Amino acid sequence: MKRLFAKGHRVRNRDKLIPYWLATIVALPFILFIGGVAFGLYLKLQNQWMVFGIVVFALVLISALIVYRLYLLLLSRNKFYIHRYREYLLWRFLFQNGLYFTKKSGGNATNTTPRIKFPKVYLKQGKYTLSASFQLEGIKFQDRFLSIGGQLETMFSADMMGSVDDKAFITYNYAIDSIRGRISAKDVIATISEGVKLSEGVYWDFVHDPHLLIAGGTGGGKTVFLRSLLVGLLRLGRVEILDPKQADFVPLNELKVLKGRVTWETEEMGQCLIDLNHQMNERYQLMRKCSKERGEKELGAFYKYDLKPVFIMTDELPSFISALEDLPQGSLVNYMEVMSALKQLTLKGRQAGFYLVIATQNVKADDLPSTIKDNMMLRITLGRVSSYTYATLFGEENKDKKFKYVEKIGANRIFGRGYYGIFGGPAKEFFAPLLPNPKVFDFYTDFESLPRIEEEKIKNQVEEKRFLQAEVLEKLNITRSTLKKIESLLQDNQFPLGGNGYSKKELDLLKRILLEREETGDTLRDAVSNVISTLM
Ligand SMILES: Nc1ncnc2c1ncn2[C@@H]1O[C@H](COP(=O)(O)OP(=O)(O)OP(=O)(O)O)[C@@H](O)[C@H]1O
Repeated sequence: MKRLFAKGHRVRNRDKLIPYWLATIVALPFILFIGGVAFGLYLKLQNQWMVFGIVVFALVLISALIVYRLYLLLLSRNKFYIHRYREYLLWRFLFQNGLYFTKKSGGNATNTTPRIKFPKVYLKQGKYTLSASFQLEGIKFQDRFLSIGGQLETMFSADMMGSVDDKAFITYNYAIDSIRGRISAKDVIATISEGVKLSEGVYWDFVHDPHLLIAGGTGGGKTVFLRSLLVGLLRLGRVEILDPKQADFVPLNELKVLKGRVTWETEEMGQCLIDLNHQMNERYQLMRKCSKERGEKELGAFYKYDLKPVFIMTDELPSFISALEDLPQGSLVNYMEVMSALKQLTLKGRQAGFYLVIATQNVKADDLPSTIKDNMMLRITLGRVSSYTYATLFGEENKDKKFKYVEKIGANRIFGRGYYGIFGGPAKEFFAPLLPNPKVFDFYTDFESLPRIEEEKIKNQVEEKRFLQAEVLEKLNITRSTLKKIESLLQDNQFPLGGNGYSKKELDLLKRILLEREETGDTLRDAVSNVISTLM
């Protein structure tokens, strides 16, 4: 039985009657009521036709108004009515576009009206999805059916998710009623296995689709969305926030869970990215070491090693990048090294569990380097954005899609509406988690109670690389006897080197001593004591 209806409702010519019988269902109780009242009045008001007529007319008028309002309400709210009305829409679409066959009625010579017969077209409707299947098999409408998907998308106000061509039929799949799947910001949860829940059935599966790019016009709801993400992210991993606007996120630095993890000065933000890149590389070292110890061939992802994900959230990234370009010479960080760290995090972050969440206003041509843009797998727009932004975020795949800005639904202003799509996939309508009533929930209070997720102490766990003596001699371009002399001078100054090779720190110390000697022209002994004195 299930197989029989696998494709859903078949469109037939009798579907033209759907609006009539839907309206009749609504009107029926009123018709019966008016009939009953009229009959009662008729018995009571014998021969007073005038009064009888006025009362019945008034009743009919009021009932008609109620029926009409009720009918519209059911069409927008009731599942049965909505589904049947869509079936009618599909019938009307096929009919008005001449996508049907006509057959002469046989027998009666006086009846010349041709009979209408529709090709095999089916409509299947689920809670959040809808699919329409069209017969191909060489029928005369085949070519039109192969390109009908976009028109149906507009007709159903749905988002096309793709089509399946199984030779006999082409089936277009759509996402519908995304607003019904909207969740409250307080219900945003994040897990490694599913990702961050953004709406019913919509997840940011960061392990498989790393990095999130959000674009939104002013007042589009970016800040509210970023804070909603924090509800889930702060419970799952470590979050670092860069706030170049120095506005919405700065106060969060006071919270235990984010203390020292919110930066807003350009140099600090740059240093934060450089440090994070460093931490990511250290994490890779740790993972490699553990994997080797376990005798595994595949490195696998961070969660195999009980490591927590790290989310790097940046509001208004382009404004941070342009501030970096303007940094004066001699600043703590420079543009090149910060951008290189950012690119590394984007390219290598997935496996180590470092994920970027980048928010920006409209995307402009040279706003974001393409290495970064092309590796942000989930893209979301919120509110009103330019057509260039849609094209950049959702690409060729969605070039025929009619993106629209919706300001109101009914009488209600809509906030946080936009589109989401995995890079290279179809874009779908999206409703960001709804801001809860501040009397019931506020972000700051929620975050206040959260425990802090500490950085793993990688430094102690990873075996530090040690350089062999030959490597040191080559790197510093000195003789063995000079090296021995420096070592013994260091020993005299209570600064013995570790033995068993040389650490990176020790190598740097040796470099500084040689540099000091070169710059001051002092003896090696003086150079050693000068450098040591700066370390005390
Ligand atoms: N998801 C939402 N649910 C309910 N209201 C929202 C939502 N998103 C935004 N709003 C409303 O819209 C207002 C503006 O949102 P928000 O501050 O997030 O915009 P924005 O994109 O960050 O703007 P800007 O770029 O100018 O800072 C909020 O104060 C809130 O009233």
